[in-house]
Amino acid sequence: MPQTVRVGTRASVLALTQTGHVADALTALGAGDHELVRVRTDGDRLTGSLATLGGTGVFVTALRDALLDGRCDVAVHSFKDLPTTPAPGLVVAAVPVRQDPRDALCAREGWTLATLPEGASVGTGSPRRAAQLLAARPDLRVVDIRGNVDTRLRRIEDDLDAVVLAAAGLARLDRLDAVTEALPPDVMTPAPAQGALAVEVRAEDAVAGTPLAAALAALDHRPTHLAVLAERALLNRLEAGCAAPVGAHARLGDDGVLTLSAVVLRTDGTASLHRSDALTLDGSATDDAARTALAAAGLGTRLAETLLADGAADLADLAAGGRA
Ligand SMILES: NCc1[nH]cc(CCC(=O)O)c1CC(=O)O
Repeated sequence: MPQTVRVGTRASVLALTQTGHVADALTALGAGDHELVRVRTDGDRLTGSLATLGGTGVFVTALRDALLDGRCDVAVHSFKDLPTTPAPGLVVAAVPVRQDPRDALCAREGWTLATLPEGASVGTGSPRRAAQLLAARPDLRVVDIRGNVDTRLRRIEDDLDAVVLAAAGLARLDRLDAVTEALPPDVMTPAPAQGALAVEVRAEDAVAGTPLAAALAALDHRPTHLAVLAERALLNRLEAGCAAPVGAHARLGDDGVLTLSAVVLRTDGTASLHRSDALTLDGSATDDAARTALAAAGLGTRLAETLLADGAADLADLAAGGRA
């Protein structure tokens, strides 16, 4: 009889929803029964601006501690909230299929980025989104907001003309009705790993031979995992903090070509560097998971080095927000 798998989650509706999906999938894939264990994080308790919370790890540290203490066996994170520095003793054992990595404009009156009235107010707490909004529409008034998805959407009824949120979060909360435009990645490059989940376990629990390890391996979606590895290797090589105005979007095509596009912006949107690169993952590389993963990460590292050579660090405060 396999033991009940204890799956740790933050208490927010978004976290409960996405963790519930992953837990159900693990059970369906033969991991055994599961129970959800609620873990409170500093990110849920504190209400200051994200930039003042001190590092990228606010939503993550408490869940990782619960894994390491043995209070839970599996933790589900929004991958983009995970620090690029790995936690000793833990591994990301599965990256489920990513649905939509894009950012979504949610505006009054059905407005799109092109049709928002002159000087319209748009809420976002993300310097990456703010810079790209201003690059496309310098007339907009970007307003710093935070809070959960519902709180942010309510601002459209209260005092703002629009907000920008990740489409994936809206989809998981069944709030795609609020979207007036899914922003194309070449206009609004998503955050590295946006829309993807990271399923983290203690390293020994990812080793093949148990029902949980087998279920995690089956849940892992290779094309998503490789794309996210490339996006995050770029972020890591840039030594970027959580508030750095950096976007990255990778995709593995059916032809085995992994393409990565990235942008670094001046915070006010008046200057930006767009670069992209690609890599064919074929032959021996695709047969060997570890080699393929290294190749994908290498693509991200190389593109980051191109961006740095072309002046990314002069354009943006890459360390903004701090690293965990
Ligand atoms: N920044 C917070 C955050 N972290 C993960 C998501 C949901 C989308 C995802 O999984 O990338 C969100 C909300 C948002 O950015 O709109």
